[in-house]
Amino acid sequence: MTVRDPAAAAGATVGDLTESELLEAVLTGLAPAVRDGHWPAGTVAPGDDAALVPAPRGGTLISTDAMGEGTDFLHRWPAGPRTRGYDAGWKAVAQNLSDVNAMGGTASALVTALTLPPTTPVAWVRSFAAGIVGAVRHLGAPDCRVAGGDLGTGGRVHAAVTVLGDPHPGGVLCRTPAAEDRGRVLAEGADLVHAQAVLGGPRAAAPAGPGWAAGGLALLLTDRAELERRADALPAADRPSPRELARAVRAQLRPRPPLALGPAAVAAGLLTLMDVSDGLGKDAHRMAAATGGTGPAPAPWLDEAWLAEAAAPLRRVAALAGTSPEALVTGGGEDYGLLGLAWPETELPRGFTRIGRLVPAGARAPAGHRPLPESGWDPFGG
Ligand SMILES: Nc1ncnc2c1ncn2[C@@H]1O[C@H](COP(=O)(O)OP(=O)(O)OP(=O)(O)O)[C@@H](O)[C@H]1O
Ligand SMILES: Cc1ncc(C[n+]2csc(CCOP(=O)(O)O)c2C)c(N)n1
Ligand SMILES: [Mg+2]
Repeated sequence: MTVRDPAAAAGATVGDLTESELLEAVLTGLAPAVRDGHWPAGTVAPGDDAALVPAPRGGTLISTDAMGEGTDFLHRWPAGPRTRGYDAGWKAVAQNLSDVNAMGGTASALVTALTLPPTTPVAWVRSFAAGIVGAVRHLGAPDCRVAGGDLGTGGRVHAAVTVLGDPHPGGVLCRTPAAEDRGRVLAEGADLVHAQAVLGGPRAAAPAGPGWAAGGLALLLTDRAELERRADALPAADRPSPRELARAVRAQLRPRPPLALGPAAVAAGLLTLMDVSDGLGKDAHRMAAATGGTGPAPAPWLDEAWLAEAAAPLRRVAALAGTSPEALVTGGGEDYGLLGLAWPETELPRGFTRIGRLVPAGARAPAGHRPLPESGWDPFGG
């Protein structure tokens, strides 16, 4: 079948279109973001060999993160739900906006390289473009221009997004404290702080804490019949409600990095910052190792009371997923919250919570805390 009018291509797949027709379908989907992208005189919008975006003096943040069918999402999950084009576009963008946020910056532009099997429905690609626009708008990245991308074909869907960002005028926050703070951190330790979704966001944005995306993943990867068997075997009080199930699945499919809080962390004087993509434990140990440098690494300890509070609402989701809520909180990835260090006397921005301590190597254990295990996601398994 040859479709020469992409607008009439209901039911068409990528293999039915020419590259320029597919590009037109993508650009039509992206039009709202391109239109809203503030392309002042002297800039170049998508459509040329490269886009030209404005940049402040003092550097440009740049990060890239790819998402592949089979390893990062499934079109149809064993539990039944689908990752629709919109979800994939949203998540590919969200995890990149999250990395700029984790430096304390503000995203200024992004490009998307899409690999599509010829059997991909054109409707899926349009929906993907809408998901990009949705994430940029609803996560709160109004200055992020969708500056272009690339289309190619291959065996599986693969989306590589590259994002540029402007640093906060107060500087960037790395995984290691600035030189002038590092000595005190290594001698005295510092508070471990965390921020999840911004409170008071859009209606649908119930804040999901650490572990919810991993809970959603565990459920999505379980066969529907098996989930039903497990639910039947659980006492009624231990069965997750439909609302809890939806919250976990949504946390996995549509993560909501708290984009206002990276810049707020710079303004408040936090010492370090990173986003939690692989798990609280794994990422906290990365920050500890970066802080320790070539010397002995300080150790992250978790406040027992905070852990109990974060784990409690996950109890029934964890029971159905066949794991413990504490394991989800400490080892679950893809929540895209922020993890950082702060002095005990620092007043944290609204949305950040003190969740533990980074303890100098060899120092006494803080009361009411437990060691944070180095648990989390490793795509290579090793
Ligand atoms: N292929 C590569 N070439 C050069 N540098 C890389 C490559 N892959 C990763 N890095 C760098 O290694 C560091 C860690 O990479 P990683 O993808 O784990 O980023 P992250 O921010 O920790 O994770 P996430 O993207 O999930 O937030 C980053 O600074 C990244 O730029
Ligand atoms: C089908 C399927 N299998 C496994 C996972 C879990 N997963 C994929 S990437 C990642 C961490 C962040 O990645 P990165 O560090 O590359 O940004 C996690 C926890 C998934 N989402 N879908
Ligand atoms: Mg990161």
